Amino acid sequence: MMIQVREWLAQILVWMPWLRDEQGVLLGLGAVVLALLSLVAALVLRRRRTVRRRASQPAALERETEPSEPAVSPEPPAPEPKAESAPEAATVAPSEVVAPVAPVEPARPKPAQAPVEQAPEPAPAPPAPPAPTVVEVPVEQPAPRVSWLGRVRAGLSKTRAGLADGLGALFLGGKRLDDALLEELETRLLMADVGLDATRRILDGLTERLGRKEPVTPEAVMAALADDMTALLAPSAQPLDVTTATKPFVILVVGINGAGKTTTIGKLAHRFKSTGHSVMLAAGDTFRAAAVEQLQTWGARNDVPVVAQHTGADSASVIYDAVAAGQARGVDVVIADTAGRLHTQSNLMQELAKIKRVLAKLDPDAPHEVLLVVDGGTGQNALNQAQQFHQAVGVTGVAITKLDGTAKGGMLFAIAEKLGLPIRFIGIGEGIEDLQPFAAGDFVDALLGRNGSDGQD
Ligand SMILES: Nc1nc2c(ncn2[C@@H]2O[C@H](COP(=O)(O)OP(=O)(O)OP(=O)(O)O)[C@@H](O)[C@H]2O)c(=O)[nH]1
Repeated sequence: MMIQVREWLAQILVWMPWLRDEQGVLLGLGAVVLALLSLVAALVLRRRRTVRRRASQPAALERETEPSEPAVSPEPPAPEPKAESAPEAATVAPSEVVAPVAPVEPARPKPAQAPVEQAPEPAPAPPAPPAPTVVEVPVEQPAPRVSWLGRVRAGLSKTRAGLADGLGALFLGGKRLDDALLEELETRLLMADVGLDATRRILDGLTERLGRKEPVTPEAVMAALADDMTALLAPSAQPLDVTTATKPFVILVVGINGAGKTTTIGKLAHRFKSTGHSVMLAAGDTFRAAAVEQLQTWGARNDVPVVAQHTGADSASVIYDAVAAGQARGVDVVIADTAGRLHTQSNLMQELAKIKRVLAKLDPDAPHEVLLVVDGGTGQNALNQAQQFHQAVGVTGVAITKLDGTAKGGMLFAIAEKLGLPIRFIGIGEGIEDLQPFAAGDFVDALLGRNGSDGQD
């Protein structure tokens, strides 16, 4: 160690030879002291300048210091709301579809509980969609009932268009029920095939109620018209009651070709089944080749048995077999189809009389209903048919079909006025549910477009 120190000193003396005498040493020390003093002075001056600058610019300094703080604390309040709303959503989502709304509001009240870990909770939002609208099935339920009335109204729209559209406007401005207005009304009623006699009855009733001297309002005219029309139809609105002491209740369905017999039977089967009755069908139209298949199709649609034989078989025999089978099985209602025929074909009308005779052997009261099906589009002709069929086989009820496709729906008034036969059903379409028990008030309201009867609910 000593040797090393000696070597360093020797080395220094080699680099600085002037240190070998006393004067040189003093000079060297003086230089070192001078250098140190200058260094100290420089530091003091620098310090003073710094202090002066700070004193003159405090605001700037503050601004300079601020930004450093946020960088340290990563602002916890921001994540808080998310952390809170997330758990809420998680509880709502499983039960309700409405989840998207819930998370937003509760975010405010409680602040600091949940830490940032909760943030990755976007997961609860997706579970909401799966449950969605399936629950809305029940909403469909009321719709058919409501739209059924709408369909009746819509079905009568063609007749209503000619009969009642714009009728109220004729009486605007306090007019009296004068000849011109009565004539206009008469024309409309006749065009709708209400028939001459029924039209007279309706107009007589109207003038009697309202008088011809006092001004009338459209509302009063429509109300009086509705009352008279309903009064004319009401006696014919007799619903078919299929309860009997001995089962089955037998319905013999008759009418001209293409009136809608087979279709009406299909709709009736549906209606009776849906009211809890057991039903059996008899394919008594053995004349038309496709008639048996057509009835079997309706039987399959309604899931009811159909008794049938080959084309050309004896109609009375088929219907007899069906009623016998119905008795054996305790069926509630047997509905028998028959071939279409014109009321002028007396031999075919005799066939219907034979069917009645044969059935009486099984049940003296059978058939319990001879239901005449008439095509509403045939207007006043339907009246002739009804009269002829009634004379030949004793019709006990009428079903009027295809009212949806005609402007001659007024023929019901003629049938009611002339025959006084019960009108059991009206058909307003080809669908299985497009058959409605006849109700006088509803029918008239639908015809006149009253009580919202404009085809829309
Ligand atoms: N638009 C409409 N069509 C109907 C209605 N009822 C029946 N029809 C149609 O009228 C046509 C004839 O109906 P069918 O039931 O075959 O008549 P049918 O009296 O049995 O005929 P035949 O066996 O030939 O005597 C078919 O196209 C039915 O879909 C109804 O209320 N409205």
